[in-house]
Amino acid sequence: MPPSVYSYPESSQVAAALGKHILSIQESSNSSQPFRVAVSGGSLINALRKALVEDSEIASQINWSNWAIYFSDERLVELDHADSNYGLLKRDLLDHIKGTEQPTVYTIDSSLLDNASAIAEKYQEVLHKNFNIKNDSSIPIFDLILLGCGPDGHTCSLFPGHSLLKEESKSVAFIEDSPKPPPRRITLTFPVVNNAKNVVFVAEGAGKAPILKIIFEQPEEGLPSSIVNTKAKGAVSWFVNDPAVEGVNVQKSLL
Ligand SMILES: O=C(O)[C@H](O)[C@@H](O)[C@H](O)[C@H](O)COP(=O)(O)O
Repeated sequence: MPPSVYSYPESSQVAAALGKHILSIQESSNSSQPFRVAVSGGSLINALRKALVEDSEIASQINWSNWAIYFSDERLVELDHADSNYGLLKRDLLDHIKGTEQPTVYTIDSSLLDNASAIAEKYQEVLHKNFNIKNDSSIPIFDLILLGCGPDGHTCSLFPGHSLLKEESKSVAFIEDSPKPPPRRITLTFPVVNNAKNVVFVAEGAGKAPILKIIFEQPEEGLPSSIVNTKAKGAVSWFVNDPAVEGVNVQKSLL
């Protein structure tokens, strides 16, 4: 299935559509088990706050206590460090949720910060336990993976040309030479991202247009975001503002 692209003039409209889309995925998921979501860092978190917390109609229908939130990628720093994706999620989203309901959030084990490999292994262990995966050849199936897209076409901490793009067996991998600082991170791998029921990208601003042009028009370049567009088994949707797809040959969908 080709990706759906939802594009709007204003950022507020992007957030409104994003909220509706996420709500419909929550509603159609099996409510007898946790709603399993992975989030990235970057501007995505602000968009999520606007979509899921500040929009009161959507906010009243988000069943936070059933949400299990994992990280699509996380930087190997203390959880209260300015670079932590968990820290960003907490400051810019979790702390704004009204009422007492909170999601369960699975952070990295920061007692292992010196050992990137051990952190990734531990995160994978938690993931596999929670997804009831008994043998390591099975791959977790997220209900929803929420992603950003970097100016080089990276997504998660899967960077163009990096050997991690070829990872086929692990669900979680570590990287110590990320071209985007900080260099030490963990990331979900393509087998997991491409196995999700739904993948949603959020990309806004004219600065994204040149890379979105390559992602959508030259998938043969093999940029990480193109790999998701072409290989994901589930539904892939992009929520963008018009400047981000200015001059990009994409079929726009309406929501
Ligand atoms: O840990 C990270 O560095 C982020 O998760 C990163 O992968 C981000 O999602 C993209 O760089 C897009 O970021 P923007 O949406 O802020 O451009």
